[in-house]
Formats: sequence, structure tokens, C-alpha cells
Amino acid sequence: MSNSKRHLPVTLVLLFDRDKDQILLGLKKRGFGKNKWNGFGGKLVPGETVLQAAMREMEEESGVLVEESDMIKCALLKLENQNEVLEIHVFKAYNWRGNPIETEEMAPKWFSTKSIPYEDMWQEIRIWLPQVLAGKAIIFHALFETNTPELMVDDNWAVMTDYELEVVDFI
Ligand SMILES: COc1nc(N)nc2c1ncn2[C@H]1C[C@H](O)[C@@H](COP(=O)(O)OP(=O)(O)OP(=O)(O)O)O1
Repeated sequence: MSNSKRHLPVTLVLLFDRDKDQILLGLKKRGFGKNKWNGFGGKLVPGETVLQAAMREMEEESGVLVEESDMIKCALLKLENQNEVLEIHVFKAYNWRGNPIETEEMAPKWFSTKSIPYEDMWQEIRIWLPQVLAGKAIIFHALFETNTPELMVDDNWAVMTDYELEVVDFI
């Protein structure tokens, strides 16, 4: 990986209802990743830690409050294209306050963990999410090719050309 590329940290929170074996996903209503299902998260604001950003974005996008102590770090995704490395800090949570509501950015929906809508999600999720569902902590590094216009499917994240997935004890 090139260290000279811009590294952009963002957060992603996955909420699990253990009793019902369900995961909360949101359909992105606008901007980057519009019409894709994903967890809840986004960019850090200046002065914020990754954990603070994860809590804030979760509440802003879903109306659900997850306490800091209930955020469990479960994955670090390093998604690299020609220009930058998107570093996605992924947390899972089993405890929260409030009920999910539709917001300006996301329309939430509970899914059985056995029927995740992978076909309507970012392409790399189907590779790493099953590991997280199995209770593993992972570091995932993927390379994306962006200069093949005829293959462009996801804006700047056209085609994943290679990846490594490492199961780790902690992140
Ligand atoms: C490129 O592939 C991606 N894969 C996955 N799994 N998740 C992604 C990918 N690209 C973005 N995301 C996720 C990571 C974050 O949770 C959000 C970023 O969303 P956004 O760019 O809208 O960030 P915000 O801070 O909410 O943006 P604005 O407030 O400026 O709208 O998407």
C-alpha cells in the first residue's frame, strides 16, 4: 500500500438484536452510496475521536443512541483506490436506547442475519460481513481499480481487484 495517499477515516456501526437474530441496516437516501443498504456512520468532524464520531453518526442517521461502552470494535476496512485509502472503523453493538427512525440520510430496516441484501450493498461487504457475523474481529484491505470506464459500477470504487482478510484477536 502506498503511504503517500490520503487516508480518510470514517465510521460504520452495525446494530444487532440478538434475541431476533437481526441486524439493523439503513437505505442511504442521498449522496455517496445512495440506494445501498449499509450500517450507519460517516466522517469525523474536527477534534472528534473515532468512537465519538461513531456514536454521533449513529444517532444522527438512525435516532438510536449507543453508549460508548456498548460500542465493540469489530473490523478495520482499508479500501484503497488510486487516490486515497478509505479507513472504515466498524463497530458492532447489542445494546442501545431509542427506536430506529427514518432520517434525512437513511431509511432503517431490520434484516434477518440469514438474509442480508448483499446484492444492494457495497461490493466488498459480502466478503467481510460473514466473518463479523461469525463473531470474528477482522482487518480487511482491498484494492479498487477506477480507470476502466466500461466497468464503472460504484463511482470511484468501480471494481475490487484484490483483497486480504485477516482475522485478529483485537483491533
Ligand atoms: C467504498 O465502499 C464502501 N464500503 C462500505 N462498506 N462502506 C462504505 C463505503 N464507502 C462509504 N461507506 C460508508 C462508510 C460510512 O459509514 C459512510 C460514509 O458516508 P458519507 O460519505 O455520507 O459520510 P457522512 O459524514 O455521513 O457525509 P455527509 O454528512 O457529508 O453527507 O458510508
